[in-house]
Amino acid sequence: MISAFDTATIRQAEYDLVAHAPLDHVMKKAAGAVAETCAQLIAARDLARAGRVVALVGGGDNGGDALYAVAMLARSAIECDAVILHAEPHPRGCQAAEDAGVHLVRPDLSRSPRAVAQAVARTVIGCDVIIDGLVGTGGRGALREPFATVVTLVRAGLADAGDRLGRTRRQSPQTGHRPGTSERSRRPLVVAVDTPSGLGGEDGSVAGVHLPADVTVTMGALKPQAVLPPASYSVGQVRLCDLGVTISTPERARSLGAGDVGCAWSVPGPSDHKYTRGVAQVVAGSTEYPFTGVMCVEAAARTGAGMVRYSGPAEASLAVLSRVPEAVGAPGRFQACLLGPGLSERDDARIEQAGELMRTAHAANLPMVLDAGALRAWRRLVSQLPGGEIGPLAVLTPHAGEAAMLLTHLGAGSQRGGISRAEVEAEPLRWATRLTECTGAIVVLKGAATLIVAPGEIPYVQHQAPAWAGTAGSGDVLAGILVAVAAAAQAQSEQAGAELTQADLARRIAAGVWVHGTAARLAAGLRPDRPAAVDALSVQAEDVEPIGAGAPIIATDIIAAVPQAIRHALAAGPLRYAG
Ligand SMILES: NC(=O)C1=CN([C@@H]2O[C@H](COP(=O)(O)OP(=O)(O)OC[C@H]3O[C@@H](n4cnc5c(N)ncnc54)[C@H](O)[C@@H]3O)[C@@H](O)[C@H]2O)[C@@H](O)CC1
Ligand SMILES: Nc1ncnc2c1ncn2[C@@H]1O[C@H](COP(=O)(O)OP(=O)(O)O)[C@@H](O)[C@H]1O
Ligand SMILES: [K+]
Repeated sequence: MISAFDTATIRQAEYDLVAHAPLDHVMKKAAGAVAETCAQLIAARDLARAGRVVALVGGGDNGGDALYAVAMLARSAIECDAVILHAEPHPRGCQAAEDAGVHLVRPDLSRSPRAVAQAVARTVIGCDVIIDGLVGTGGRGALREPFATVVTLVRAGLADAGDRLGRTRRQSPQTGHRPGTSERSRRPLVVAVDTPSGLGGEDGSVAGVHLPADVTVTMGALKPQAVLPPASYSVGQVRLCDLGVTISTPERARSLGAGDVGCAWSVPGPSDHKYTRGVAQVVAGSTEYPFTGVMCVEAAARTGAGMVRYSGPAEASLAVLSRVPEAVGAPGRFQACLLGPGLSERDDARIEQAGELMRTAHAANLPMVLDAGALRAWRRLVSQLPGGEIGPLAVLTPHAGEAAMLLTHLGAGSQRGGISRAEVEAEPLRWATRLTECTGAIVVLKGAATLIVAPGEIPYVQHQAPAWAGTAGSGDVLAGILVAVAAAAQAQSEQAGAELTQADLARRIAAGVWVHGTAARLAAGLRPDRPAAVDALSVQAEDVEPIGAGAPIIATDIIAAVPQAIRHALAAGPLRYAG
């Protein structure tokens, strides 16, 4: 499990640590992790020269970390510049850098932000690594000048460098020259100290310009922006420098890893059979989208449901049964249901069928997954339930657009009207939490990073899926996986004679989201693990996954890889005991 904590909590813990340590001892440890990362990244470039690093230095301890880091790198014969962008940089860090032979660049800070930024841009040209030590956990609000302009110009330069390299490669196929690793990575890499400068929102929101990193070396513990979207989309690979701080307050967010999923997963034993493993009932497809059910049913079956029952349009039943002959068309007992994929509001017969199953599930307190069409038909479906309450074992799986629609419908926005998709994308945790509060349900807000939020629980955030997973039908596959997970959870509770709790269901749903993302990784040709954070001192440069790694996939590829993803989780999980 990876945990992220509020910045203020981490700062307090670090403060206590620093107060009992020799002067700058903790800072040097942090700087050591930054320097180690830079040295690794340069070594991986396979250069004929020693490599060059430029540190962007602000006025606080974040800049101090960067200065000590370049001092260490310069002592190992790497060429280093430090651009001092504050009138009062960390004095001992500056001295250490100067003593080690770092070239200190001091732009005239009384000049315009653009002039300062151009001085920075000139220094950065041709370097291998940029260390971002402008602002860390002491940052407040959006970046001020000249940092904002510096960051804007550096970003533009990095994007241009990437483009130029791409053009060079495209224009010279006749030479037969294949670019090696060093040429591919000619763009300078950005290593953020503690956090990319400009990212500081405790809920993952982003205010203003910031400098996205290839690697973030974070100190003590993960800050919210390391895991919460959209900020987490700019941190690159997160390396944690363990300073030895202990934090006892609850986390701001959690991410399950393979081992946690292995623990949460229901595995059949000798006394199990199809009914004790969980029967999933799927209502999917309509006259408009007849074949959606195929993907949901197959995904549920491959996830390990003991049985999958299917109801949908007559023309789809044949398609479902020819793809998954194991599916059962007859109605009967079930432990969890999935309502909504491919469901059209115009298909009254199907909505009626979904409503009936919803009432059955609700009366028996069974989990139900509501996706797509069931979210659009919220009013019609939920108004039929006693008290108009969906219940704690409901799992809503909207993408940002559907979440916006539902929030608007529930009147959760401000007085000026509805919520837009863009607003949800800008503050996904805020709006997923709001949706959970309005409905009492578990909300799975889908995106590159998917949030799993239940009322009063610490949110889960799972960011396994590569962007290739954003393909038509991928959400149907997820819905199928989740109904199988929910059915297994319910079946297991029934066996134990206990009630399935919302917290337990939320954790298992997060495990299902992990499986979906990991299956997408495997389908795209990536290795299964994309850990939310790694140990700064034990990871290798090759472990940095470049943006765009992998290959296109279709939703059915994800289904095919589900068993392999589960196998990976179980192998990382506990050795189970038969007693
Ligand atoms: N406090 C500690 O015990 C430790 C701190 N460490 C490092 O120190 C950092 C925190 O240091 P500080 O508390 O000095 O804070 P920072 O260095 O993060 O930020 C403070 C500086 O940034 C400026 N600033 C704040 N908001 C700004 C904005 N929006 N635009 C432009 N400038 C802005 C301030 O005027 C000040 O100069 C951590 O992120 C980490 O890198 C590490 O060395 C580990 C130990
Ligand atoms: N950029 C992305 N990176 C990773 N996963 C993504 C990305 N975009 C979408 N996804 C995932 O793909 C799935 C898409 O679901 P959805 O939008 O319901 O699509 P559909 O209705 O076509 O099935 C979700 O699980 C979502 O988390
Ligand atoms: K920084």
